[in-house]
Amino acid sequence: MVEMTTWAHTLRAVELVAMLMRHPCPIASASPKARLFSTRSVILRPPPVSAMTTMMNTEDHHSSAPTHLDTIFRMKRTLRSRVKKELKAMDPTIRSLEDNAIQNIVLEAPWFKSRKRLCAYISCSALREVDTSKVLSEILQNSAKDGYSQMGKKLYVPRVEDKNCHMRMLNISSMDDLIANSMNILEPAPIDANGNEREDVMLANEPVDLFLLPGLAFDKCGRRLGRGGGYYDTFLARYQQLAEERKWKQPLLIALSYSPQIMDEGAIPVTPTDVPVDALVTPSGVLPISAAALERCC
Ligand SMILES: Nc1nc2c(c(=O)[nH]1)N(C=O)[C@@H](CNc1ccc(C(=O)N[C@@H](CCC(=O)O)C(=O)O)cc1)CN2
Ligand SMILES: Nc1ncnc2c1ncn2[C@@H]1O[C@H](COP(=O)(O)OP(=O)(O)OP(=O)(O)O)[C@@H](O)[C@H]1O
Repeated sequence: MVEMTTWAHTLRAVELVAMLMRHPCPIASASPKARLFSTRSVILRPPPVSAMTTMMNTEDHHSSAPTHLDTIFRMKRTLRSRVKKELKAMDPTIRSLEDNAIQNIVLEAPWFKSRKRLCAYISCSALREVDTSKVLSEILQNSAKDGYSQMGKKLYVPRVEDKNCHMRMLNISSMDDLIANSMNILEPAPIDANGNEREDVMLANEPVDLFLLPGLAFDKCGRRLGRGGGYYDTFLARYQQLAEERKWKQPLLIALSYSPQIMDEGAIPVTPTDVPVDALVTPSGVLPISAAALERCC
């Protein structure tokens, strides 16, 4: 209800949404450095979530924001079903070639080899996600081989806690640590085999350097379309805030994408809470997008 928010919030959010609608990809024609700047400044400074929620539900006739947001969510749903159909129709041989190409690119990349603390998703083939099994086993071998987790890599993977966009990233040391959840995605139990609480990345004393992200579609200016749960956007916003508070370097956000998932610049509709990615790994190579990626991925 509109009384619950202030006009300042409402106006700021309306302006943001209107700007996003007027300039579907504000960073499309800018230089790479300017691109990051505009992506971050437009997308990463959302109005308070309470204001956004209020706007989405409001019946206020003076504000056109709900219509805009509804339009964006409808556009997202349409794009999700289109991409899901394309992924289902993908030739399994090509998919498998792309899985290998993408994972080999990751495994050979200096930005992957040098990273010690990573968050990655456990791919689900039924959801037609880019396979991460080779990358994960490399990370886990690397951490086990050294005997000391401080010297090898450390891996955190998602665990959905509730349907309210709440996901944690918990440390695992073996694929045996995983069990299928109600969505049939493998995830860690909160307690390990020795009865100890798994380390939650939000409570760890050291920063994560790299996130390998899933998604349904990505565009060439770093916009990411997820499955609509808001889990990753919520988690990434919280993690970026934590990194800022602790004066840690922000982690690189890298999404893995099959060819049909790559869209032209500006093709993905976004709301102010969508967190852009720094780079894409595609079957034909890495596409660095942000200034951080251009610095660290090339
Ligand atoms: N491998 C993997 N793990 C992940 C995610 C992910 O996208 N991939 N998540 C990222 O958030 C979280 C789980 N969120 C999920 C959200 C939706 C669906 C899902 O199956 N969606 C169906 C549609 C369901 C519906 O519309 O009712 C689908 O996409 O077909 C799965 C996981 C955490 N773990
Ligand atoms: N930082 C956030 N805080 C609170 N709610 C959020 C945040 N980010 C996204 N949401 C909410 O989550 C819901 C789904 O958002 P959206 O459609 O952008 O998800 P998605 O990007 O497809 O999913 P995901 O982030 O899990 O990959 C929306 O209602 C959105 O407002």
